[in-house]
Amino acid sequence: MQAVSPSHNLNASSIIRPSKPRRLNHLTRFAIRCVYRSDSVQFPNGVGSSRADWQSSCAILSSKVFSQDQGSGGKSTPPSNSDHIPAAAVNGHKTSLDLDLVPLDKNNKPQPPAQKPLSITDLSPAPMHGSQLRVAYQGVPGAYSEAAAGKAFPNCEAIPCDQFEVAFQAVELWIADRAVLPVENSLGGSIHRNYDLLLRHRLHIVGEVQLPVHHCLLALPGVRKEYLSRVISHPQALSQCEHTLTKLGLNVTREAVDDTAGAAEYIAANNLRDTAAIASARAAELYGLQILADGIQDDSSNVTRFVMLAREPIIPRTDRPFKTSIVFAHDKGTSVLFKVLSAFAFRNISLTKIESRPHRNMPIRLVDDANVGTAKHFEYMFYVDFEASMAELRAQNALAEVQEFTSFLRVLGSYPMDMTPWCPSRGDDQSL
Ligand SMILES: O=C(O)C(=O)C[C@]1(C(=O)O)C=C[C@@H](O)C=C1
Repeated sequence: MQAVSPSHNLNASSIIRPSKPRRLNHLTRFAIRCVYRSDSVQFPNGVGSSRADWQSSCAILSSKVFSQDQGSGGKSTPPSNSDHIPAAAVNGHKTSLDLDLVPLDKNNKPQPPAQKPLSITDLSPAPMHGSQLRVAYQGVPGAYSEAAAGKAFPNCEAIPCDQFEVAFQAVELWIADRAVLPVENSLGGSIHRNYDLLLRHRLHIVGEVQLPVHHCLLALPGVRKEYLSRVISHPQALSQCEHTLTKLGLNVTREAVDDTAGAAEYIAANNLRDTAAIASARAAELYGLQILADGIQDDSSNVTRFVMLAREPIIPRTDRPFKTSIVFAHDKGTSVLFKVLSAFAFRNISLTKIESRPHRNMPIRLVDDANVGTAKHFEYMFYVDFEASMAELRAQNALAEVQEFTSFLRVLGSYPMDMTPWCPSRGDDQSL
């Protein structure tokens, strides 16, 4: 992976040594906001093998989601005038409005990019605009997500974003070609925000990458552990090092910040001698910090799973192990979950992950029983990953059956599994 070029450095006064690309942020977000709508279509009996078949199948499975959109309540909300910012360079890229990447309607409002005509190059793994794939990630250079982007797409141009949601929007609005975002960690568990965003946005999972995460305790040169009164980092990193921090005997408060490398950057920028960051060795190098303790994650096999997101799905295949991710909801009582899972079990399809999130549009179901009163059941969105390709008949049949039990079903993606050999030591990824 290549660093973002110095011409992207919009913060020349920064005392941070490396070129510091400006992150995509919320202001930018307003300018690039858009909402998609897909029309209602029927579920097919099977999924064909051509790209067109597969794309239309994805659209079909996705079609019910809009009315259930967790974020917008199913309503399209065009950006108001106050949402617009003047055309500006964002992280070295002009905003979509300036570049006219998003077509404008007669009132000068951005049209959903779904209406933009696609060319064949848009659908291929190669970038449409030049040689380097632009990959959005959350954080600043030195973040684990940046390393994951480089692992997923070697030689890419990694584009830092200040929020997960901004990374989604960067891809939707053609500022980036792909996004790489964490979804779960072996110690800290699921990154729920990204599950919610997967549902709210219309990107497709086109791959996964697992990154061993090796944390260091970083401070300004000359600072000793005894001087510390505070440790700052991403909440996931704090939770992944919880026990080790206690064992180190530090008398510190723990504070959450946006990302691990951002914590290191903050300490350097503000010359904080009482504060340490949990971040990567690469962050120490980038921001001129020393490593006070190395490998402070509570388990040496600490690993984070990231998903690769794109505007278009990839064609599922059967010549290598594939995984498929779906999300569904049901409105017919708790036994439905059992039936859904059976659809996979009967076909010998292994589930690798199940996650539930509150059903924001319908959080509670009331069940009245004259004898005992009213029970209040929580309603959920269920996310399931299973080990099969959508090109396999058994997976297509399983989903056809699942659809019978569910009120909503969407395929988030069918993509190659990360089969790289497992190596928990830090030697696995020299960039950390
Ligand atoms: O803060 C970072 O460096 C990130 O890339 C984010 C993140 C996360 O969200 O889980 C990624 C990997 C690690 O698990 C810790 C933090």
